[in-house]
Amino acid sequence: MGKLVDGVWSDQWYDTASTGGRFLRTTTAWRSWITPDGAPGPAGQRGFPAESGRYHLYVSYACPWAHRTLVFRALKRLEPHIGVSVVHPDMLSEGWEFRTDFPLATGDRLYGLPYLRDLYLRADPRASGRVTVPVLWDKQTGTIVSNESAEIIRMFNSAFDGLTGNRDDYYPEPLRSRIDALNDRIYPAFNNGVYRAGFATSQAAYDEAVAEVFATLDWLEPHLAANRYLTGPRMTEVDWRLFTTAVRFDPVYHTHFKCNRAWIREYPNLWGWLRELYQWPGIAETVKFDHIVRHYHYSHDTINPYRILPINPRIDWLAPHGRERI
Ligand SMILES: N[C@@H](CCC(=O)N[C@@H](CS)C(=O)NCC(=O)O)C(=O)O
Repeated sequence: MGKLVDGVWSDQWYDTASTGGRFLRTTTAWRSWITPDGAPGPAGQRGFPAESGRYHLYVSYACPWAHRTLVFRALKRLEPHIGVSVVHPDMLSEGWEFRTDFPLATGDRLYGLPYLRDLYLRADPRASGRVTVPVLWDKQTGTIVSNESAEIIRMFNSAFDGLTGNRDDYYPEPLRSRIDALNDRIYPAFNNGVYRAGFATSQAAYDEAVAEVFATLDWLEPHLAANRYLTGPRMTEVDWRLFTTAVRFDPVYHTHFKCNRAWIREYPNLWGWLRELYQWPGIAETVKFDHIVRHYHYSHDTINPYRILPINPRIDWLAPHGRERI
């Protein structure tokens, strides 16, 4: 794994030495927006118009952030309008690669490039920073619209409604402040918390992160006993943002990232909520456990240097969830 420095690839792992063993996620560089008519984004960002067939999504099936964008592409029926390329699950010294020697790894469907970094360099030959998925690409101007999943799902939620006729709203006006508050709580402690636990290189950093992971689950369990979804009776964006981390928890984070005080399956309400989302129409097709298990165990030399894939628990994702009773 590495990053670009002024257009040149440099193979380096995350620096935790300067932060007492703590993993700090860097902020995302490409932040334009797709809007119905190309008007600027909500904070004045450069706007791109919603058009069928113009944009392409680069994802890894392993990555929880990229997974959010696949979920919203499915929920909002954007499949006929936005194509997808899937990287190989192994992220090694060259970063994400477009190798196709793994089931459902598609290669770069647009340009046949070997590495994801080459796409970043196509957008900016002097690009600097981490080369991450997801990437939302504009074929017309040959550039990256956004590589920030939290913002890509907001665009998908509404920008293409005029084209698809799908007006389902996962960020409805009356619930926005509640959704924002839940995201602000769940993202650092849980979505990023599992990474902070897994990538910690000091006991103190790990202890701090893993405590926040389980404090979040301990708070969510009674909350989901009283509420079918996180904000109440209506499923919203915050459910889906929690989902992509929760679905990886028992198969990977529990063991590989040492988040092993409990399994999600030991929390009856959370586990029922998770199965309901997994069973939601179109969603199971976005979850590829072979990519997930392979990526984490192959790509993190510092955690699993021999690249041994564990046997993994048997999980019945299709068991009835029983959430209708709430
Ligand atoms: N802020 C980004 C984070 C994306 C991200 O960190 N993706 C990981 C994969 S799970 C990645 O590509 N990492 C490569 C790297 O850090 O070099 C988002 O949510 O879209």
